[in-house]
Amino acid sequence: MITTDRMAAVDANAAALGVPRKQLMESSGNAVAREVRAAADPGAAVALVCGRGNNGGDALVAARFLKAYDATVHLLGRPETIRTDIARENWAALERAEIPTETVTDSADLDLGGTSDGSPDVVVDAMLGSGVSGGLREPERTAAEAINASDATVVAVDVPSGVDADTGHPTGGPDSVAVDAGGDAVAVNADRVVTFHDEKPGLSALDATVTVADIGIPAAAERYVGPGDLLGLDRDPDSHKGDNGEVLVVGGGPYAGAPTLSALAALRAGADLVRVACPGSVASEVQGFSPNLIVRPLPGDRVGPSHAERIASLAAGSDVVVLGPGLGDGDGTEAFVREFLTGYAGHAVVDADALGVVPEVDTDADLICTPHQGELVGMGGATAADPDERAELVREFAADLGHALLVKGAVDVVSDGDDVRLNRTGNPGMTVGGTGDVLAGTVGALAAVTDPFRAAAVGAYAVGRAGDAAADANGTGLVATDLPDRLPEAMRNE
Ligand SMILES: NC(=O)C1=CN([C@@H]2O[C@H](COP(=O)(O)OP(=O)(O)OC[C@H]3O[C@@H](n4cnc5c(N)ncnc54)[C@H](O)[C@@H]3O)[C@@H](O)[C@H]2O)[C@@H](O)CC1
Ligand SMILES: [K+]
Repeated sequence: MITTDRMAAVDANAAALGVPRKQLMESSGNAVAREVRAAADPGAAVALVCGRGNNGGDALVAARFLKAYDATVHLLGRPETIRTDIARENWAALERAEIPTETVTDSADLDLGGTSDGSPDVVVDAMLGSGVSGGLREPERTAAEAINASDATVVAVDVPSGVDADTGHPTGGPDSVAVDAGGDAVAVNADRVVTFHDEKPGLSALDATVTVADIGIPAAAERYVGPGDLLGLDRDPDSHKGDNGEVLVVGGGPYAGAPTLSALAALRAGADLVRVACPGSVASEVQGFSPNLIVRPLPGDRVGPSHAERIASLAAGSDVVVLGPGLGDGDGTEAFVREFLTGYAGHAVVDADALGVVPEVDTDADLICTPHQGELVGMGGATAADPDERAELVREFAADLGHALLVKGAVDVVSDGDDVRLNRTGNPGMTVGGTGDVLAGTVGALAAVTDPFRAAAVGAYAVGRAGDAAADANGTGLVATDLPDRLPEAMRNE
């Protein structure tokens, strides 16, 4: 089962793996033709009704695979307005190949052709797929009514046009129906749906036969975090200060650099405001690193249980707490972490010396734990040499803990106890001190704007990518301070 957003991510990841969308479209078109063959014998009249996006493009490809049929392509709109290069290229290929095409500029004129009673044997609905937004507009709306009125077997490409693949309901929902002077929501009523790569949540509710076609998307496009996973994290242009994340880093004492690295990474990963709660003994040192940081000094030279209340009140004003960088393993550290987490019900990234408390603490918080393999074992988890086996062990341990895990390694493993994703960006130069602090801060910033699993997966990917850029510049001489400034580039979805 795959949602529309996840499908877009996987599709972009496939392209990054060297399987571009045009290649996938060739497979999709082939699968559509196979579905037509299953629905009607050679010689049957087939009307392919195509929109101007890639859903239409799939049917433009299918037309080349239907030589044994009396097939006609109906393009809804002028060819110059086809919206994607790959669909346009497939349209041009049809024209040059002299495959019958018709352009329909007024859908009231749409003539599906076919037998004497006015219906073809098969209509392929390739008007709109996963790119639909809102209720059907013209010319697709009238065309959908014409398709529904015909006696033909209707084969929908990917999803019936006007149906939301995630819910099975008409797109746009009640609001779009209300603003639409035409009245009730319109969607194509399909007999068969040929959908791509995986089942879609909304299709099982339809009264249609659903076929899932393998279009050659590699399993790695789902398994490994890729540039597609960055899609949809863009900032709302109307957002205000604080809307894009307020992060509280709690750490420092024996160290001043670690909380600073986390905080700077959180800022570069997109957080609006980052506060650092650290012992007064290191507060001015932390502040001295950057005027972008808001430092909240705590009395003394170590964070301890006496600070739990103050930190809880700072945490209440933040979206995410990053707990652990540079806290050290002094006597009071564990007691503080235990006390804080017991009373906390928000989101937190837990790293370094704070990790040991997680398995035994009773908390309502949603945690993302970022251990390396040694720390994972220290927490009671297990590891293995075989990556698949390791992934399964991490998933099971995350399920036991009830928290998300990001287990660092040459290949990082991320799980929320349900899904598992692997990350293979990064390089051996990143074993240098401080990169884990950068990762914790990055994940913290992301956890303010997306779910814990995705925050961990994207954070691992982005920090690894920043590390790869730093290694290009500095080789194995890279240092952790090379990473934060490279995060914005690493988080571009290309
Ligand atoms: N992995 C993938 O994502 C793949 C996708 N493919 C096909 O590509 C499709 C998605 O293509 P696109 O993203 O180009 O999107 P669509 O072809 O679904 O829609 C494209 C355009 O329709 C217009 N539109 C949106 N809502 C509308 C409405 N309510 N009324 C009228 N017009 C509307 C918009 O201008 C939009 O750009 C999939 O459904 C599938 O058929 C396949 O070719 C191969 C792989
Ligand atoms: K469709």
